[in-house]
Amino acid sequence: MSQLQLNNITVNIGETAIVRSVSLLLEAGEIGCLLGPSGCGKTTLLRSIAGFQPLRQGTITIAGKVMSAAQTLVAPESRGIGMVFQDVALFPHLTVAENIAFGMRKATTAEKNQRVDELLVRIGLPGYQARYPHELSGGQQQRIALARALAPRPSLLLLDEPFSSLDAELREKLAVEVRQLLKQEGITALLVTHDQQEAFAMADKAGVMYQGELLQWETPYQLYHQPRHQLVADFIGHGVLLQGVVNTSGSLASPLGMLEHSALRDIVGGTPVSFLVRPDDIVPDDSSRLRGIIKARGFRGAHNLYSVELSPGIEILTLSPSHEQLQVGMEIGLRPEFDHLVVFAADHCELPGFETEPPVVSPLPEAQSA
Ligand SMILES: Nc1ncnc2c1ncn2[C@@H]1O[C@H](COP(=O)(O)OP(=O)(O)OP(=O)(O)O)[C@@H](O)[C@H]1O
Repeated sequence: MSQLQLNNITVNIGETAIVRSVSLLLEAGEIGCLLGPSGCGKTTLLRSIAGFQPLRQGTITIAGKVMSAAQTLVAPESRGIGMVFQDVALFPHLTVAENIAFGMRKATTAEKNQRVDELLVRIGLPGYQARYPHELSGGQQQRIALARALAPRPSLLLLDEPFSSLDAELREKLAVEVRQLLKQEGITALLVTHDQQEAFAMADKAGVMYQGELLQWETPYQLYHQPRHQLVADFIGHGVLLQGVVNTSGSLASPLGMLEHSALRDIVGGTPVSFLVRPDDIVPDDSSRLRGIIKARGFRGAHNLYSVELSPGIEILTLSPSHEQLQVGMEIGLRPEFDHLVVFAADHCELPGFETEPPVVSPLPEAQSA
């Protein structure tokens, strides 16, 4: 049974539809992440699941019970939901143990003590029962806030940018820890974040929202490798979209050369398309006839990310181990090495059938004159 199901929900604030026809599903124990640009409606969606926003249309079902519908709004405190928000609001005058046990209203003292002890071990802070919030670091406070939300064993946990006030290193570490904790506890959770690395580290399912719509809801791997909408391709990971035109024989004339792929034969000749080129699809190779000028270099730890201009206005990205120092301004050779091809039509939606097979790329004479 699914633990959270949104069925075609629309949420209005005033006359404006802030969330539009969103459907998504989380199975029991799954972790979902919502990504998307600022103002796209992520928090509003979370607030409607929590019961703070009524629906204009659709239904929200949690653990098999309809919690929100056009004429139904179960109160937030009756939904069995735990919540963790960006600004940790631990009660300053309560100890760590009292903070964690706060929501366990019906439990006995012995049950509370046992649950507090168990959660403190799980979050790596055993022995912290008697401390006060001001004696804790930001990361420790965030862990306690999480333990407090988990203590009553909610049927769903909602997290809104819970780590955004922490530095990047701690954020990544916590994301991995929190995933382990949620899995141990068997909790179904939905997280809103700006940070793709965090989403990828935590999520079983992830989605990108844009202007109130959920464009895709699949695994992080599918969002990255099989984006079904041009905006998802743009938003997730690094990459560029190159333009090309499919010719009558089903090949794609592009700035990289001529791309051949069996699925291109289904497209009418003359159709303009765009296709996704990730940095890992392009390998520096001095023997290649495809040439470009390095315009920028970014340090990414093990790799450098280079922006390379093929011809005026057309740049692609490539990676190279960071000990190989290629200089800005250098001309280098590039070899396309696609694992699969993601092509979008003019309506920005993916054309099907490109995911499984790599295209064959042969150079175009005009692509060499960069
Ligand atoms: N109470 C409100 N009254 C009017 N408009 C609102 C209200 N709350 C949110 N909005 C609008 O709804 C849209 C979505 O806001 P929301 O906070 O859901 O976005 P978000 O994706 O969570 O953004 P962020 O990532 O910046 O937190 C925004 O355009 C915002 O201005």
